[in-house]
Amino acid sequence: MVISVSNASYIRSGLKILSNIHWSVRSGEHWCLLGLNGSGKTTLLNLICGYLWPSKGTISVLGHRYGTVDLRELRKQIGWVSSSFQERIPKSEVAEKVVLSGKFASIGIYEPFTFEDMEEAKDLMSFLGCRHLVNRAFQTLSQGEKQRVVIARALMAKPKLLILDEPCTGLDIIAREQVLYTIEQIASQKDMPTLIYVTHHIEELLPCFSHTFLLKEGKTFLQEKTEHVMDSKTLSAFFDLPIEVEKKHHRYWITFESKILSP
Ligand SMILES: Nc1ncnc2c1ncn2[C@@H]1O[C@H](COP(=O)(O)OP(=O)(O)OP(=O)(O)O)[C@@H](O)[C@H]1O
Repeated sequence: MVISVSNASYIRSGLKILSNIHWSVRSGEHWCLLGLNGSGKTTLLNLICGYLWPSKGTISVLGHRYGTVDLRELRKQIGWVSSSFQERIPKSEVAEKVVLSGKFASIGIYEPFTFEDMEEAKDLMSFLGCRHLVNRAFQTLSQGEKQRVVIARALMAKPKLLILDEPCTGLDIIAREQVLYTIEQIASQKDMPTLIYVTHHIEELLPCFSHTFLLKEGKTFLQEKTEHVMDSKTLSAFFDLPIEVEKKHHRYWITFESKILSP
């Protein structure tokens, strides 16, 4: 079992941010975690990575139950790609070093590295379509280029679980499709990590996401195989909107009348 969340709740300031969450992610599955703003996605990820402790319930990741394991060691096997991480990368750090630093789970490189490590970083950059950026200062890259570099960085650590936290935020449609293509490529390779992809956007659900977790107001709305989640009735109930879902080019697209949302 990659993730096992059992009856987990998280309460702060008297507010139940997560309520009685059960979630099992098995090896070979890739999940999309979908929820509106404030539904509790980040809180759940923080519980899974051991940065927050549940008020109730238990969490096991990669077969280790939290409370009985050295979290710093376990976290080396979990990659978490998020926009807040990007902001911590020093302005002048070149892209290749950003990727290489993933091996040491550090920001900057303070340990000796080998020629093979550098070759591995470059190979990962080729795989993610960003090899041409090796010598560019990270802060001069476009948002789409940055995303591909930080995903390469996460893979450098050879994680068993990779969390992609809204990786397409702020990307134009072309950059978004390039990042999504990259993610589909990762999922199709052998020996790649289990993916948890977090988003607000249905159209980002790639064919590789075998399962979808709909989180609504801190509660499980539905956890199912993606093909069983993506229908008009289910998503209309989830978003509280009359939504139509259409499958095109192996992806799901939603439409609704915008006047329904007029204030
Ligand atoms: N420490 C805290 N104290 C009080 N409320 C909190 C705390 N942490 C989170 N919340 C609240 O819990 C709810 C869920 O927050 P969370 O950031 O997990 O949602 P999210 O689904 O990740 O949202 P978004 O998509 O906007 O990033 C929000 O209403 C937030 O204000």
